[in-house]
Amino acid sequence: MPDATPTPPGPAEIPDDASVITSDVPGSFAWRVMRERNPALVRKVRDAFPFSPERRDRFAALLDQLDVGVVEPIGADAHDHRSWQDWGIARHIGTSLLHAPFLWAESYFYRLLLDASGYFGPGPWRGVDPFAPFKRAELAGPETAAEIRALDTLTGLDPRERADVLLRSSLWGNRADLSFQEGAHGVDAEKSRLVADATERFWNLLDEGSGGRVCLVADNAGRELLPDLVLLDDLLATGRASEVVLHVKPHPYYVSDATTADVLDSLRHLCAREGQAYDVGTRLWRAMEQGRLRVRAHAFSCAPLPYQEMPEDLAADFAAASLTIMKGDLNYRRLVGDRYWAPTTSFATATGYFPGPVAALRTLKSDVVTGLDRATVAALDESGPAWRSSGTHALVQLRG
Ligand SMILES: O=P(O)(O)OC[C@H]1O[C@](O)(CO)[C@@H](O)[C@@H]1O
Repeated sequence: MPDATPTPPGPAEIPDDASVITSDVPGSFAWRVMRERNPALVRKVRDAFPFSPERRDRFAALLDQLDVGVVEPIGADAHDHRSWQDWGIARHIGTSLLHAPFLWAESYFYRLLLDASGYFGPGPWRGVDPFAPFKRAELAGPETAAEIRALDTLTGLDPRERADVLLRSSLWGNRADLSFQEGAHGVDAEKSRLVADATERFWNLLDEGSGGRVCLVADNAGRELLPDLVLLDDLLATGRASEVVLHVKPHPYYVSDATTADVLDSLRHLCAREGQAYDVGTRLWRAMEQGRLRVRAHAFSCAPLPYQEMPEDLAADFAAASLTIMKGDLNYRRLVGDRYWAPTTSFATATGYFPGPVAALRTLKSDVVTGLDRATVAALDESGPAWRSSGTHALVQLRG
């Protein structure tokens, strides 16, 4: 019998011509997400609620669709029919999900999953976040509690040291297993895992442009959003920003992506604690009331497209900011384009279209990366392909 286990492509097999990533290479990262991870997620959501027999039939139908893997139209009466037309569904209908761009296919999958759960429907499940049990468990978990307590240990640090810790907490919060607890020492300890580090230029840019608007395009709720909020509070408190805009998803997405409801849960969570957490929470609550912290949930935040194709109103929002901070892996893929870039491709070139200064804070969880120097890539490749997608490495990049 031939071995049925596909071999993931090694570094030498990853094409160098910046082709768009699709999921049709057996064993590749994208293939595993579409063929293994996503069906498992459907079952996990199905089993997390006492769904009715009719709903369970919808999940079974979704599992069948994923197995066959063909893109089907989104009904003409669906609230987002028009959006998906604009986002190019016509090009993919009737073809294999695996042949569509990975970025497009994953987003389409989440849309189908939400629909199967009843999130968009007229029935009783309308608006019920199918990922809420997982998000709640994380927010109430002991690691989150420990991180929040660790905030109180930062009061003795000088302002720049504190700012660095908050930046790193927001960065590693994307991996959701390292955060404030690393304290000032952690900043040094994890330097080796940073494959690109524009921290110095990040602070210089904000110091020079003091008092402007900073946009933060959020990624995950819970243990990532909490340090994001603390960072935004610090930007406001230090005058590095006079106004901050937090972009979240208009509906649940990619399991733990933050929505407005998650922002409110996090704020309430902070306000219900003591010490620094309470101070941060109440300051941000007031900042929201005063319009110095604004939350936006633009439809394009859940679009299956790169930011290069963003609509004008969103581009205008980013253009008005002294800095836009893109959090996480998915936003990185959308920022530079979900392609097999040579890792030495310039980050500035890949983001040249972006309408203003932009920073990426991201742990590496997929095949996409730009802006690395040759020596770094050679050293990383020595260790095998896992550095690209295992979340053990991170980057801070900036195009000023
Ligand atoms: O939460 P993040 O950092 O955006 O990571 C999400 C990542 O997870 C995946 O959906 C699956 O691993 C990637 O495709 C995606 O980039």
